[in-house]
Amino acid sequence: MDLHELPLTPTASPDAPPVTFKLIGIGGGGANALARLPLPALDGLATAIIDTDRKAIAQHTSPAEKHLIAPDLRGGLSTGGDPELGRETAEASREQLVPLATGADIIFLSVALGGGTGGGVAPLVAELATENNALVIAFATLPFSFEGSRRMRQAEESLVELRRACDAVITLPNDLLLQQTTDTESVTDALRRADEWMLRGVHSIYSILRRPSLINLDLASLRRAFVSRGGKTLYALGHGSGENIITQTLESLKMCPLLHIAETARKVDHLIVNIIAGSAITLPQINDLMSVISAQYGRDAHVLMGTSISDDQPDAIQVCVIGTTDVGTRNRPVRAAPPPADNANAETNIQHPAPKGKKPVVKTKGAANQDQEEFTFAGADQQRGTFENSDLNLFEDQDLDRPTYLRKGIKIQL
Ligand SMILES: Nc1nc2c(ncn2[C@@H]2O[C@H](COP(=O)(O)OP(=O)(O)OP(=O)(O)O)[C@@H](O)[C@H]2O)c(=O)[nH]1
Repeated sequence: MDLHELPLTPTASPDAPPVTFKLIGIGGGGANALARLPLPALDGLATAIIDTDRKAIAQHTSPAEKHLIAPDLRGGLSTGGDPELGRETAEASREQLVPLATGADIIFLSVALGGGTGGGVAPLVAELATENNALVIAFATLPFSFEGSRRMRQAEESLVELRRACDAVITLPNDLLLQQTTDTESVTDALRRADEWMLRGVHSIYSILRRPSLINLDLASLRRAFVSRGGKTLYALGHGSGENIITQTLESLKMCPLLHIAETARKVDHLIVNIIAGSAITLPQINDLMSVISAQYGRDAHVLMGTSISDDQPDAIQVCVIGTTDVGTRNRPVRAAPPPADNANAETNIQHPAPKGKKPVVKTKGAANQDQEEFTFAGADQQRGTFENSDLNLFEDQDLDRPTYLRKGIKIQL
C-alpha cells in the first residue's frame, strides 16, 4: 500500500481540546505543495497561501485563503530568486503578515527554499507566529542539485534563518524525489511525494490532538517537546497492514528515505511517536512498535506517544516519528513555558541499554549541543541513518546498514 492511499478522516472528537491549526504555503513551491494537497475540510485547520507572484497565486484553485504581498513594492512579480529582495519584501509586508501568522495554536509552514520569496518571508512569518505563542513547525524543501550551487547556498542560508525562527524545521530535499521516481512517473506525481511527506506529518499531529485518542498527547506536552528547538529534526513515516502489520510498519519506517539525509537529526532528546491505527490494535502490538522505535530513535530521550483510532482502514497502522533536540540556536526571546499538562501520562523517560560493544551515552544539555553541531550539509555518505548507534554490519568491507545509494556513491549533492 502506498502512503497516499491511506485515508484522511475529518472527524474530530467533540471532547477534544479546541486546538487550532493553520497551514500556510509561502512562495511558489510552498504554495504549490499546499495547493496540491488532497486536504479534506478538517475542523480547526485553516489554510492560506502567501506569495509575491500575482500570476502564480491566481492559478491555484485550492480553497486556501490567498494573499498577495507587497504588490506595490514587487508589482505582483516574484523576487526572481533573490533572497535579499525576499527579506525586504517580508519586512515591507509585516503588517499584512501579522494577522496571517496569528490565530492558531499550531502553525505549519510549507516552503520551498532556494528562491527569494519563500526563504525571505517564511522566517518572518515564523517569528510573528511564535511571538503570538503559536508552535511553529516548518516543512522546507531543498533545491535539486541540478539547479546549481548558488540556489543550494541560498537555501542553506534561508534554512539557518528558518531554524532560528521555528520550533522545528523538517527538511525534504528535492534530490530524494529523483531517487524515488521512475522513468515513467510524471514530474507532478514525483513532486507529490514531497507533498505527501508533509501531509502525513500535518495529519498525524492534527489527529493526535483533535481525534479521539487511546493515549492522549496534548498540546502542552507537544509544546514541551518542540518549543525553542531550532536544531535538526528527526522525521520518519511508516505504515503497515495485514498479517505482519508490526513488522511491516517497522520495516517501512526503517526504509523511510527521510531518515537517510544529512539534515535529519540522529540524536534527539525528545521523541514524539504518533500512531494512527484501527480499533483492533492490541497493547502487545503497541508495545512491540514502541519498544523498537524508542530503542532505535530515542535512546535516552523523553518519549511522547499518542495513539488515535481510525477505523477507515481497520487493519492498517500509520506511524509518524518526530525527534527534536535542544541546541540553543534560537536567537529570539524564548516564550514562557506553559504549565505542565494534567494529562501528561504519555510522557516517559525511557533509558535504553547501550548497543552491544558500546558504552552507554549519558547526555547533558551541552553534550546535545555538540552532537547537533557534528552534522553538516556535507558528509551524508558517512552517515548510517537508523543504524547510527548499532554495530557495523560489514560484508566485504562494506557496511550493509548504509543505504545502497550511499554505499555505491550515488550521492545526493547537498
Ligand atoms: N518539491 C517542490 N519543490 C519546488 C516546487 N516549486 C519550486 N520548488 C523548489 O523551490 C525552489 C524555490 O522556488 P520557488 O518556491 O518558486 O521560489 P519562491 O520562494 O517563490 O521565490 P521567488 O520566486 O524567487 O520569489 C526551487 O528552486 C525549487 O527547488 C514544487 O512544486 N515542489
